[in-house]
Amino acid sequence: MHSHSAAVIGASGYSGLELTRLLARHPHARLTAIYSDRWSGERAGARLPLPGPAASLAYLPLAEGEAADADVVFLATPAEVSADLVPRLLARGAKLVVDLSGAFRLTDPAAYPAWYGFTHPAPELLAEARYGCPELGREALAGARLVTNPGCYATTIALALAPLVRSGVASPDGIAVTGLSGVSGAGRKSSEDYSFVEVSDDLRAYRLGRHQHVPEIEQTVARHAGACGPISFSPVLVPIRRGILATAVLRPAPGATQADVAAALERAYGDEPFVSVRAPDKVAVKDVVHTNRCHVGAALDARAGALVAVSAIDNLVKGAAGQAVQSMNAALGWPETAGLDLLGG
Ligand SMILES: NC(=O)C1=CN([C@@H]2O[C@H](COP(=O)(O)OP(=O)(O)OC[C@H]3O[C@@H](n4cnc5c(N)ncnc54)[C@H](OP(=O)(O)O)[C@@H]3O)[C@@H](O)[C@H]2O)C=CC1
Ligand SMILES: CC(=O)N[C@@H](CCC(=O)OP(=O)(O)O)C(=O)O
Repeated sequence: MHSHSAAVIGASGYSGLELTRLLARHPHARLTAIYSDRWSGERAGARLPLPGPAASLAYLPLAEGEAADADVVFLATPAEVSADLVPRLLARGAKLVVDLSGAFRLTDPAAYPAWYGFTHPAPELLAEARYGCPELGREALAGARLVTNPGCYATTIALALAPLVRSGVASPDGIAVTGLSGVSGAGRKSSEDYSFVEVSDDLRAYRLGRHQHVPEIEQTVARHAGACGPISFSPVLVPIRRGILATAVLRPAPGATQADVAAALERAYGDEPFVSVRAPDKVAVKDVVHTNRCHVGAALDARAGALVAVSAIDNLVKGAAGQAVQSMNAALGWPETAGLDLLGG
């Protein structure tokens, strides 16, 4: 297993910081370049506690070379920026590009104006991009040149829904989901709406029915389970720093039992290093935060004729940087846990 050089673009963002932390300690990847305009010239060690060689790396302005000579390039940048950079990095011969934004997640280019607000500049790459959720399709990742890392809500929700629909214990139609997210999910936004005074001691729903992860969740569940009807999704901002907890309400199949539900989840995740099945009232953000883990559980509510699934992740680890490293490992043939097993959980 020889070592590959790795670069992070968008290294000053919340996901970029997590990537820097993880790659600096990765056993097979060597972090060789970190890009940030706002921290240009500063040493990484002055921002983060890092081991020797990574601590002395200086942040580079994005204009300087765009990580052209790194084997693996991670993009933790806004979607429009990634959509523009990815084709250039691939054309320059990067061995693997892992994009953490939504720029390459949807296979249909026509969906971009409606859900992301821009016309896709590289629609030909959407078919090539491999969706980086190993638990829902690691085969597709081996040898990938472009990995599109899933959204944080999409990871949390698709990991709960996919095995329940695929096994037939729940219908692919009539699914409704509420997702509660910590504020780091919004990135380093300077907008007043995310200031301490605005978010603390408050709970608020946003982008009801028009969140950009809706088509991604539908596409992922349909790809894995064979079908998925329109999902109603209600995101809610909660005043914690990191973590997502989602509750999904599904229609159970006639005659489905709690044992069938438990068996569907166990079959899907019994051998997974990062996904664990729990009783739904034992799924909690505090057990997954700062880890690459997802905890998932589901219970039949026979009185209401509903199947309720609960799942939780850390939005910056399994929802972003950790999953990106896991997918790099899968793409390059390294053990999926490499560089992630130092995290607790
Ligand atoms: N936060 C989360 O929980 C998750 C985020 N994502 C996605 O990952 C990507 C990074 O997210 P996050 O870490 O939250 O982002 P942040 O807002 O915290 O940081 C954005 C980063 O992108 C860089 N950047 C480069 N070009 C631009 C530009 N034109 N405008 C703004 N920033 C630019 C910034 O660097 P600098 O200004 O220093 O050059 C900064 O490092 C996004 O696409 C996001 O949607 C995905 C899953 C979860
Ligand atoms: C709390 C909060 O604002 N969360 C973000 C999380 C999604 C995200 O990071 O967006 P991408 O699809 O670009 O990855 C949001 O709802 O947009």
